[in-house]
Amino acid sequence: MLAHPVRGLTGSHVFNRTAIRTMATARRQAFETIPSSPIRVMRTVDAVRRWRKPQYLDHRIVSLVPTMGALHQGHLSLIRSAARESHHVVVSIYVNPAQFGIKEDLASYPVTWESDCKILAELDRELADDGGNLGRISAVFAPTTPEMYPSGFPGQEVNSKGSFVILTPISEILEGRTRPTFFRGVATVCMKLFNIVQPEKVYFGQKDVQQTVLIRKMVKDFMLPTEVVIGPTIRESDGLALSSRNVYLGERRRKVAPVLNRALKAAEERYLNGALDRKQLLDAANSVITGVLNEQSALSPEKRAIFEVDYISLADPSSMEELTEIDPKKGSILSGAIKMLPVESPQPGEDLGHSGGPAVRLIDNIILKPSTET
Ligand SMILES: Nc1ncnc2c1ncn2[C@@H]1O[C@H](COP(=O)(O)OP(=O)(O)OP(=O)(O)O)[C@@H](O)[C@H]1O
Ligand SMILES: CC(C)(CO)[C@@H](O)C(=O)[O-]
Ligand code: BAL
Repeated sequence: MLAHPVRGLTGSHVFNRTAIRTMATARRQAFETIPSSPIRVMRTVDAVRRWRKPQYLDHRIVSLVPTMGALHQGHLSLIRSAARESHHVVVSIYVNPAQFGIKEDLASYPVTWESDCKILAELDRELADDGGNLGRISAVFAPTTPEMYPSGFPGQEVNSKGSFVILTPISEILEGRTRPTFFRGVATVCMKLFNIVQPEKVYFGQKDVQQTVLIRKMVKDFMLPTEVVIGPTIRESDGLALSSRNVYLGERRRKVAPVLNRALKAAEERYLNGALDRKQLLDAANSVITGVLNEQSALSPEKRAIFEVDYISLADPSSMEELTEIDPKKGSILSGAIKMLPVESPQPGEDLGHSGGPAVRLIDNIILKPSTET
């Protein structure tokens, strides 16, 4: 819905109240909104700046929830938290090409603008009805790539030249080892989003735990005036972490996908029973993985779903560097990544998932909290 401002009225001699009211209404409506909602859609840096300025003057708390769209309950839980604690929630929807490697799934990444808008409009009504919120969803920022990269898009290659925000060594380990441009892309786009929206608070999900450590570090090291809030991982009933990429899985691989969460939970159980040693904890996780892989391998090609393990990690909570033993005063981050391979021998009519079911990278983690006795 795009309402245009009324032009030419100022030339009229009959400048009565109705005309003034019409002009005021037109000015108020001179922006795009999500249908059946008051949520503004802002597509340019300039539009955000114009909207943002009066919020400073009114001492309103503005928060930002950065997303790549294809919204699910994980995103909605972050938006709900933001609305409880701020007067205005801005949700950004932007599939940032710079964080995708050249061989990654940028071309097939789910883009679901219409349903995202419906989901946001519905959530906004829920937020309005709930007296416990400070604010609602005020705006969606949905820029284009030329808007976000005003000097031209630098490219997705590892050796691309351009203006980047790079944090090392955090960007080089774990996810960064397999996705060498990923955290450069994330830090760069988040710095841009923070500079555009100037949020008092930013909300990120624990599902992408290394991303949360990176963002906290960026905010600290570049003295950004924003508070980083991390929301819990929202899961399906069988433990699979919600992720926009789950749509790629299809039925056969979806059944096997909770293996990563089960493996991490087995290691967590050992920690909760007092184990601190890396080998003891990771053995528990690896034995779940080996068990499921053996089960799947024993099935015929038209029934099985095979995956590869990228890493299972036990890392320091602030640097994400690997630990040999957990310091119970600090705790640890237990995380993992697996690659679900495309199914073998697809069956006629089989649900293979979005885009024909390409390989899907799944990540998950559990925070091993410091023990309170020490
Ligand atoms: N299951 C979840 N629970 C809580 N937060 C989540 C969950 N999934 C994603 N988020 C958070 O939502 C924000 C936007 O993430 P994004 O749009 O990439 O969705 P995603 O589901 O992580 O997609 P992808 O499949 O690409 O990883 C990030 O801060 C991310 O950590
Ligand atoms: C933070 C983010 C929106 C940056 O593009 C993305 O990495 C994501 O969705 O987690
Ligand atoms: N949620 C992380 C975004 C990505 O994998 O590109």
